[in-house]
Amino acid sequence: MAISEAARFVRTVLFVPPGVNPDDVTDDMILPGSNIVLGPYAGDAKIKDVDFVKSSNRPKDCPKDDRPEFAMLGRSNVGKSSLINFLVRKKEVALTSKKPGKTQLINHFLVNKSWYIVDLPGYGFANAPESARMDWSSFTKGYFLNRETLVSVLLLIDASVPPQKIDLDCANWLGRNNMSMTFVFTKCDKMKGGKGRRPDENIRNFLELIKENYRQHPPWIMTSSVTGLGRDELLFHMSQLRNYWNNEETD
Ligand SMILES: Nc1nc2c(ncn2[C@@H]2O[C@H](COP(=O)(O)OP(=O)(O)OP(=O)(O)O)[C@@H](O)[C@H]2O)c(=O)[nH]1
Ligand SMILES: [Mg+2]
Repeated sequence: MAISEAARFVRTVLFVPPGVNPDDVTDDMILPGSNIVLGPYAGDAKIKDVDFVKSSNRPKDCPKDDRPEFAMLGRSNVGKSSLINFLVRKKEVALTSKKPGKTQLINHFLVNKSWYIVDLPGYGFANAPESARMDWSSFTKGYFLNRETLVSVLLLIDASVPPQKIDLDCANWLGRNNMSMTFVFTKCDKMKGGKGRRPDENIRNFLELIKENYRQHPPWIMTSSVTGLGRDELLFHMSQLRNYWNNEETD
């Protein structure tokens, strides 16, 4: 039987989470501003409290317990630290700056005493101070490849600029290493960036460029830490990945 246009759309464009049969997906299950289908594992998405735990300068110094975690990865200045503050609704939980290279260590934040958000140093910013142009390859890659409690990497992509080679390289590296990842497009409020295109066009172009490397599109979502766009949706998405992960761990 020929696969219908709609079924092909569900299978190739949407992110269908564990617990959902692609044939059962309906429009109202798709989170706005994303390709993410909400499934039965979603829940407990509210953030009640957040505590800074520690900064580590080597992957092996990171907290050693079995709590699931999400890592924020992306170019310097893409808005990783801002996204953390936006998710937890506190201004200065993670320190942000107009100058790239602000975050230089692996910072663990404990949410609701049960899971971690991890702020990482940014990669590839030519104008960063010398000290910030660290060797991403050994430092951050070591963390990714050895962190068993990592549920998903949130790869942040600045939607106010056209696709950048370094982000595509990073997405492909994560893909090749079978890392679970979510593309989080940031700065979607910058509708009229001086140079270039609008966020939705930049996002479409980015997704088109990575498409051939994935059989199923990784989940992606639009956010703005200025307007609050995508906050609840991203938290729901993280909850379904986390709850599924917890479930697998205890089986
Ligand atoms: N317009 C707009 N600006 C943003 C948004 N998110 C972050 N910014 C700004 O971008 C700059 C960098 O933000 P950070 O959160 O410090 O970026 P980072 O990725 O943590 O940077 P490093 O720690 O240097 O790797 C700051 O000036 C933020 O105010 C957004 O959604 N919209
Ligand atoms: Mg930062």
